Amino acid sequence: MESSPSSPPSSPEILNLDSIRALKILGQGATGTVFLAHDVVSVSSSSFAVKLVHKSSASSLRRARWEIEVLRRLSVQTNQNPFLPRLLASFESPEFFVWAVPYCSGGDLNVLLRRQNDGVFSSSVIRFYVAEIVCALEHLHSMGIAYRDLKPENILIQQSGHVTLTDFDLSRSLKKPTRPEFFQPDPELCTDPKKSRSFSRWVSPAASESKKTRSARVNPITRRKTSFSSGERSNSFVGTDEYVSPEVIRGDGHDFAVDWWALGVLTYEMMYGETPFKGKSKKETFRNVLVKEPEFAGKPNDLTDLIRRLLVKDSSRRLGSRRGAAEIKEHPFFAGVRWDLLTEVLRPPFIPLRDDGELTAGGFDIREHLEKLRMTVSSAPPSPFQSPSHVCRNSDSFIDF
Ligand SMILES: Nc1ncnc2c1ncn2[C@@H]1O[C@H](COP(=O)(O)OP(=O)(O)OP(=O)(O)O)[C@@H](O)[C@H]1O
Repeated sequence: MESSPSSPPSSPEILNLDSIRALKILGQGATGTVFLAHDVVSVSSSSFAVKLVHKSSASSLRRARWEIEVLRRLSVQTNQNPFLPRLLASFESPEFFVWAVPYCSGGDLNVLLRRQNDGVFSSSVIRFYVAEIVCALEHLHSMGIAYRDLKPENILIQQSGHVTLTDFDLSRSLKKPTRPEFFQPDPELCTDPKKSRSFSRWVSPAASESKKTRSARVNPITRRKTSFSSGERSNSFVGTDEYVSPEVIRGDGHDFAVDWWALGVLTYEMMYGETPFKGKSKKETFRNVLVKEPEFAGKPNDLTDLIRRLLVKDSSRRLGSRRGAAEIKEHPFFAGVRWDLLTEVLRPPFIPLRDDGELTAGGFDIREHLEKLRMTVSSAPPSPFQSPSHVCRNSDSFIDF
């Protein structure tokens, strides 16, 4: 079930827990546990990843439902993308959401980065990964979804060496960009002075008004704020401290440009091995995000220029804020990249050595694991989030998340 551009499309099925055995735990996030699993009935099937989320709180219920919904949309044959996962199957019990996605045997980009000698990637490796991530974000944005949790831990490496974004529970549906300037060439990257002059006409003052989001490096946090009138900007506060954008911290609303900010932080981290605004405390990190300019060691070059343009604090002036991914693709750092042939032409810099997906012997019963979890939860003191009425209220407001 390895995700690859050539994988045959399949519509999501009901996950049959009776025929599944979990081989190991792949990861544990704030809301769920991810297992490597295989189907013991289907001899032809290889391994896949199964995510299990307990419906212990209204927020985990809402987020799991939304993640499954995003995966479902990404599974529609005409909507599949080589750098985004698809839903293989799902199952819902009164206590759990369980769903299966293709297994990525190469681990995540954070682990890969830390494994490098200097903890950094070369420019060509950065170009490879950033190009694929830009395509994934472009696809999500074209579906009207802001990802809002870009960080190395959420970028998985497929067996083929290509990337897959994971973890969509903090993503949000926003209105698709409709501003005319989204379809114009970027005058700042253009040498024609006439075109550069005409640029000022396209920047609407309204575009500089922001609203907001955030997260913690390992445990993303969400804080729902007051309502927002249109889907074009979101007021929720989600993300990861070091990756959170200034407009999210300010709480004055955010749009798709939060993902381009996070791309700037990610690219910086791949280049220098650390994020640009990290402080000794959350408060200091946020202050740095708001006021500090990123520091670039060494001579300026196309890569530092790309990062600098992505890390513009005013979201309306940030690269990608006017014409989306097209602006980023046109940057000189990507000169010569064949965007339409990424999976065919560019050779991945790292190919996972061994495909754990081939290991299909043994394993443990996922139902037994669920039962153990259920017992643990039911023996725990009652949670204030577990009342049915609370769950109901929050599911009603799910669309507003
Ligand atoms: N398809 C997959 N293939 C391999 N490993 C995976 C896959 N999906 C998730 N993982 C592993 O499980 C970890 C947790 O997954 P995920 O981020 O989806 O869970 P989460 O509970 O939503 O996490 P978070 O706290 O970041 O929201 C990932 O960091 C990764 O290591």
